[in-house]
Amino acid sequence: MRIAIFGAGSTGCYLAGQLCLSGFDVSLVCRPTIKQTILANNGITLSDYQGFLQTVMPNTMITDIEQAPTAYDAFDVVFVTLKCHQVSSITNTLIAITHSNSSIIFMQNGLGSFDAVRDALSHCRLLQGITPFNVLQQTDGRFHKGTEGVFTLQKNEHTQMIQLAMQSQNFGCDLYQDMTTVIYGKLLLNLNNALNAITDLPIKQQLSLRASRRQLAGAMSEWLKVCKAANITLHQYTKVKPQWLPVILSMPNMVFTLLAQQMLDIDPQARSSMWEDIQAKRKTEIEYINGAVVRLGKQYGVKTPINEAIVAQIHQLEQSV
Ligand SMILES: NC(=O)C1=CN([C@@H]2O[C@H](COP(=O)(O)OP(=O)(O)OC[C@H]3O[C@@H](n4cnc5c(N)ncnc54)[C@H](OP(=O)(O)O)[C@@H]3O)[C@@H](O)[C@H]2O)C=CC1
Ligand SMILES: CC(C)(CO)C(=O)C(=O)O
Repeated sequence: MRIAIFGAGSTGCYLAGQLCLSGFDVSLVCRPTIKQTILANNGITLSDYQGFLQTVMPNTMITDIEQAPTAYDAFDVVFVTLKCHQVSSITNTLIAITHSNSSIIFMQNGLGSFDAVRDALSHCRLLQGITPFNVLQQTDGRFHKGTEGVFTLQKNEHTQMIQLAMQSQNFGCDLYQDMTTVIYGKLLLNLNNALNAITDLPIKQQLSLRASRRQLAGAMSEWLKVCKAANITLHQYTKVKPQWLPVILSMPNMVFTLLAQQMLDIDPQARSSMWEDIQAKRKTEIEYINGAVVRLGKQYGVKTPINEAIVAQIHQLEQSV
């Protein structure tokens, strides 16, 4: 099974590392800077908050696929690990590098990027996936997993093979037939991405501030109301049910700290991917995350003033940095 990781950055390199260590033939489609970093460090180094540390070299690193996509043999599985707003620009290349039995697996947070390309790619099998944990790219070619969780993929024959191989290396991999609850449930957690970028603090430190937690609780309550109106159940990622998160986040610091320790294991350095985007002066995914809450709120008649304000604040930050 030939696998490509299209847009290998933070999550893509982490996924590539786990797939290589699980015995797959993996090609990275990446920027020249990522290729140079990996070569200079003799491979992709994976590390995590529990002390895992391993280095592996991918089979191939491709930096020119969009210039001559047909020069490459078709891939059986392509994981797309680009940011949401980058996905639609690669549809023609995806058609050129896949066959009718290929699976293309879209790993984006938020809502909207998959819907934008699904009709154009009906020649093969389209799946969705989620990275439930945080990955930060370090300067030494290391990709650090800062929170708990395992790659979560839509189920078909390809992902079943991937799950078996990943489990044999103790990486874990969850499969679901229907990804709606998984993706909508992840969006609830991603409502913190923007607030984390705004406060400019590690997630753990940010969540120790009650004012920031209250904002997050407000943003989450709006999404929970929208999902209730849309009749969508949310996947549970933490030890408590999604409906309880705003209540727990609103509690005084001492109570919250006690509960949080039992809810989610998190590295003191972990930051959101939107914080990384703002720091790197890149466009953010705000329109696909808090912006999606606002859009669906309008559709279902639910007011979303807190998410609207967060969207505006991030757009301001995007312009000012
Ligand atoms: N980082 C994290 O911790 C998590 C991220 N996610 C989600 O996963 C998705 C991917 O995020 P993340 O891994 O952080 O993204 P990154 O920006 O780290 O990775 C994407 C990479 O693809 C490159 N790229 C863009 N366009 C092309 C192209 N046409 N050809 C080749 N390479 C290209 C980007 O380069 P350039 O920078 O030049 O654009 C970048 O290096 C997002 O939806 C994100 O929200 C989910 C959970 C955790
Ligand atoms: C894992 C999590 C929620 C961490 O912030 C994330 O998805 C991101 O950073 O994009």
